[in-house]
Amino acid sequence: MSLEDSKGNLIPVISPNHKKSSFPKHELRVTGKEAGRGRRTLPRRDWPGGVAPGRKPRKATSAGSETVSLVPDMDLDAVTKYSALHIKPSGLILQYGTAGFRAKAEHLDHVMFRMGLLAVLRSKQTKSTIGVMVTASHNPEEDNGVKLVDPLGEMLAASWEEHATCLTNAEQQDMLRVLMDISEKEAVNLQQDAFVVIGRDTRPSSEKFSQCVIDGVTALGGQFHDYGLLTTPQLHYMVCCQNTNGQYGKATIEGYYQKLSQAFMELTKQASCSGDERRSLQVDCANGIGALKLREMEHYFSQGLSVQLFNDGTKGKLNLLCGADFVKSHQKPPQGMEMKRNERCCSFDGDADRIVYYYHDADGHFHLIDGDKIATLISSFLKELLLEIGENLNIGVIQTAYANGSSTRYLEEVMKVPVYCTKTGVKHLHHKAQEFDIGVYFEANGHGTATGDAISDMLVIEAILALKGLTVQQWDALYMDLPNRQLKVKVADRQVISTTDAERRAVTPPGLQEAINDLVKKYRLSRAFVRPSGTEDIVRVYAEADSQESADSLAHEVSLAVFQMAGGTGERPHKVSEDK
Ligand SMILES: CC(=O)N[C@H]1[C@@H](OP(=O)(O)O)O[C@H](CO)[C@@H](O)[C@@H]1O
Ligand SMILES: [Mg+2]
Repeated sequence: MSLEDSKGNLIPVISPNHKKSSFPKHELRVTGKEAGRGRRTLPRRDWPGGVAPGRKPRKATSAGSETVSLVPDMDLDAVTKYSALHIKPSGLILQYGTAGFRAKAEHLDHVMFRMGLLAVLRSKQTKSTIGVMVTASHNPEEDNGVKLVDPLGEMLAASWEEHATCLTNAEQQDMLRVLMDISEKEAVNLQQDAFVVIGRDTRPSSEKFSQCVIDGVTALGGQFHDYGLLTTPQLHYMVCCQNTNGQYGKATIEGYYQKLSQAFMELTKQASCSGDERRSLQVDCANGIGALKLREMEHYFSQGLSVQLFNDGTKGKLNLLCGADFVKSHQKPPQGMEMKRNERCCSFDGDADRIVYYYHDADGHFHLIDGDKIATLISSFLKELLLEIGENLNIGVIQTAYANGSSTRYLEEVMKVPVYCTKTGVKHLHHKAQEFDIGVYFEANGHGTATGDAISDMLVIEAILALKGLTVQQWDALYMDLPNRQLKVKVADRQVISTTDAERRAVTPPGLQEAINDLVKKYRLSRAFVRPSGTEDIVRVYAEADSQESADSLAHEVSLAVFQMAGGTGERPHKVSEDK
């Protein structure tokens, strides 16, 4: 369905009760096969009481009872009717965590619907466009998830994360009450228009789930635009563009490609003056959305960079034995990629908001260049630029506890850049980064920069390497990573572990931190910490030390301590084996 009028002007989708819009004129150009549906409603005969969803119940004109909703301008009948199509399995409890909701797809129908409802309330409250992204990032294909995007393309505000959790967990009969409570608590003006933009990844369940979100938006009378298939950062981009009257860029996929490619071409033009050849890069797309989008985009920047795509979704399964998460956690190349020695390669994750680089050296050894080294490359480059132009802006690098100790030392001691540590999760890094004139933030696993966009990160890295004339080996040689190991431990209730000091020390259960301290003392250059995952039902263990063997055995010993002291379930943690 095209959303262009006959003159090629773009028109926002309007729900049946649309009167006047207080939104800026949106630049919605939907082209190509991927353009999503404009809007979907129940067939007219199914509308509650014959009233279009979102329309206020009419007062009866002749004899008969009046239909009056309990909350002015909230059409409870429509919400009830729609929610009956998206029943919550009783007793199911989910939490809006670091990455929104994530679970097996079969549990998520009602969650998607309710996030559509919540997005409308948030949109009314902020008088802005709100985004809803259907994705479970690097999780297995059978999972799915959803997250809301706030007006400037940022993660949802913390107080609304709580609302999301309450609304999702409300039993079917309580859902309306919880919805009204949120609306009252947040002083939402229900007469305000609402506009929601929706994107989804390539999972088999994602298309159906976008429909559930649309049902939620429609039930509360919101307007929406479904962008169809998008990377997560692209949806963040669209939201930001929509709310800044196009100042940030055009809220179209074309606008996104142009904005990023033009900046890249501009930068690399200067590099080619110094005689560099056209650069090339092998990209593992995790069999996900990144492949579709990079393929569409490559001709925009192909004069400066040629990309060869692997794991493009034509054969393999999403995130299976490939993608940024696999490469980072297994510290080995993805399957399905033909790596030539000394050639730059990178991997995206399933929704393309994460990137890691790597290469095989002349001896065939695998070298991983993770988010820490990406942050180092970008921040050193920016620092040099500032020196060159004599600008005195303050620059800071934000990391999490997972940052390799060598990277922190290098940044602080060699680059003299201040480094800060926050809790895991991009939103925490992002907030801290906002305290600086220039904040560079990356998680070790490759989430980072301003939007956490694998494509824009890839282009900025390629531009810097070209401008500085650096090979991947020279970049890698900035510092040597300390050997490290990450493990997972299953426990009955992971919340028995609480932490402090940006998750670097365990507060509960009692005695656990002391046990970790004793284990750490046995190794050189060592560090270890544990924390409950925000996205999986496990406890994560991290250890680093002067050799891989030491890091492995420290991680194993800490896992055993967690298992014993924090209620481990199933098998006791095994020693780390070669191919872990
Ligand atoms: C150690 C690790 O990689 N943790 C990941 C993971 O969070 P956990 O709370 O650790 O499950 O998923 C988050 C969302 O994608 C990401 O931001 C974070 O870096
Ligand atoms: Mg991701």
